[in-house]
Parts: sequence; C-alpha cells; structure tokens
Amino acid sequence: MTAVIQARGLGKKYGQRWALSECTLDIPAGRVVGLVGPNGAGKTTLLNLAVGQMQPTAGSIEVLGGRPASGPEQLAKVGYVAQDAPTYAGLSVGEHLRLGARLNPRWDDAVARERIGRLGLEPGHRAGKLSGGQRAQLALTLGIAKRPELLILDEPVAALDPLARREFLQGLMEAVAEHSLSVVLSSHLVSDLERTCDYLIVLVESRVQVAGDVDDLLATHHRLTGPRKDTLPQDQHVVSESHTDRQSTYVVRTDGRIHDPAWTVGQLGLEDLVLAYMTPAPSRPTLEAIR
Ligand SMILES: Nc1ncnc2c1ncn2[C@@H]1O[C@H](COP(=O)(O)OP(=O)(O)OP(=O)(O)O)[C@@H](O)[C@H]1O
Repeated sequence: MTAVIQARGLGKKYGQRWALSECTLDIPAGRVVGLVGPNGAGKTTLLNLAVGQMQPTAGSIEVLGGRPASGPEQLAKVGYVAQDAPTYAGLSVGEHLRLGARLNPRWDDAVARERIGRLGLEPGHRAGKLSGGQRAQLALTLGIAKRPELLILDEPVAALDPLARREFLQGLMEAVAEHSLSVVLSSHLVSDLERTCDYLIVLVESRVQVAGDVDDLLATHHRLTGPRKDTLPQDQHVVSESHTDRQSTYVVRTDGRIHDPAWTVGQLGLEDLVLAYMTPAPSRPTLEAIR
C-alpha cells in the first residue's frame, strides 16, 4: 500500500497540553479520506503538521514519501485549503489565478478558468466581496488547479448552505475522478463525508480512535441490543454502551458473526459509528456499578 500520509507516534504539544498524541497512521493513496472528531480533537493540528505549517513535538510524519514543506518539490505536490477557505480580500478572482500561476510550477490554467467560468465567478470581482460559498469555491479552484497529488481541506464546507455544500463536494469529486487526486478532508458533517469519503479517521481528545476503509468499518461494526444483562458480549471489542432499566445496547467491533441469540444485531450507519467512537464506553464492565 502506498501511503500519502504516514505518521509514527506523532504528537504536538502547546505549552503543557497535547493537541495531538501518539498518532500512528498510514493513509492510503487514491482515497478520499474523512477526518472527523469533536471540536478541539486535534484535526487542524494533524493537518497543519501534514503541510509543514508546524513541527511535531514528538514522532514523525511523512507526506508522499517526503518531509512536509521540505522544499519546492514537496510544496508542489500538496495542496491545502485551510479552515475558512482563506483568500486575499483585496485581490480579484483573476488576480488569484495569476498568483496561483506564478507560485505553482504545475499550475493548470485551463482547469482554473474553466472552473471559474462554470461557477459564474467574475474574474474582476474582489475576493472580499464574494459570498462564503463563492470564496470556498475559489479556494478549492486554486487547490485543484495547482494539480497537487494530495489535496488537504480543513472543514471546507462548514460555512456553506446545503446547496453550496453539495456543489462544492461535487466539484471536489469531479477533480478526484479527473486528476486522480488523493484527498484528506476534515468535517463535522458526517452525512457529507458519507457521500464523499471512502476512508475514515475518527480523532477524539488528541488520539486516533479508529481509521480504516469505510466499507470495512461498516461491515465490522454492529449494534447489539438485548435485555439488560450482567454479561457483556464475549470476544468483541466494545466501542460504546448504553443501558436503560430493561435494555442494554452495545456498539461492538468484530470480524466474526455474532451467534448469541440473546442479542439483536443491527447494522450501523457512518454517523452512528462516528458517534459511538465519540462517546466511548466509560470504563467498561460494570453493569453492577451502573445499577
Ligand atoms: N495555537 C494554539 N495554542 C494553544 N493551543 C492550541 C493552539 N491551536 C490549537 N490548540 C489546542 O489544541 C487542541 C486541538 O486543536 P485543533 O484546532 O487541532 O482541534 P480541531 O479538532 O481542529 O478542532 P475544531 O473542530 O474545533 O476545528 C485544542 O485543545 C486547542 O485548544
């Protein structure tokens, strides 16, 4: 497997506090990767480390086989659309494209102009006067026209209305199909990730909780529901659990089938899976303690 991002024991500390810790990951190439987790989980920190905007406190990270931001060649291979899709308010759309052409050796002006035309963005309009959605589309256009091998996007659709979100993600998926891009995309909007991503990373409190192929994750996670019991499901990794007076519900990860007739086995959607990892089982057993 070729990894676009390979992290080994990666960590970043601000003062006394770890924003990211013990992160070991191999993100495969040619995938659209969703990075999800609650506020403050460390997503932006991981992405900033990947593009070389900050240095690790511990461990190492390689991107496309090189050290982040280690030279012009490395910079050309990686595109980054930072949080809030930053653009230069005083520059026009056309000036952004000219700047992109000057700064990026692989710049594809035809792609940039075609996208701008299709989106109805006037070259003479100042970026500061564009709507949030138009600015995000301009930032995405710059990221795509740079023709990187890996495009990293930090919550690019957070401020967009549902229609603008759909258009943005469609544009992204077209670029993935046309230019065989690898993409890492952080978002809180799991329904959007479900439509676009084929690989998922869940980060909670600075640690990777789970990472893997979306289809594999959905096939190996199950919801077990049954009468409240003293015995926990055997041989399964319990991701989360909840109990009422009469009923117990577990989200478990298992490669095998669940034969115990005491449990009703249900499939999980991606949102349920993410939520299960975001609200993990406190400190396990103890139905006694819960009673
Ligand atoms: N420059 C900084 N100085 C000090 N602490 C920081 C700094 N940047 C981030 N942090 C802290 O590091 C932790 C991780 O922040 P980060 O921005 O990576 O999270 P996130 O998952 O991207 O959050 P969000 O979803 O809210 O954007 C948080 O606790 C945050 O307060």
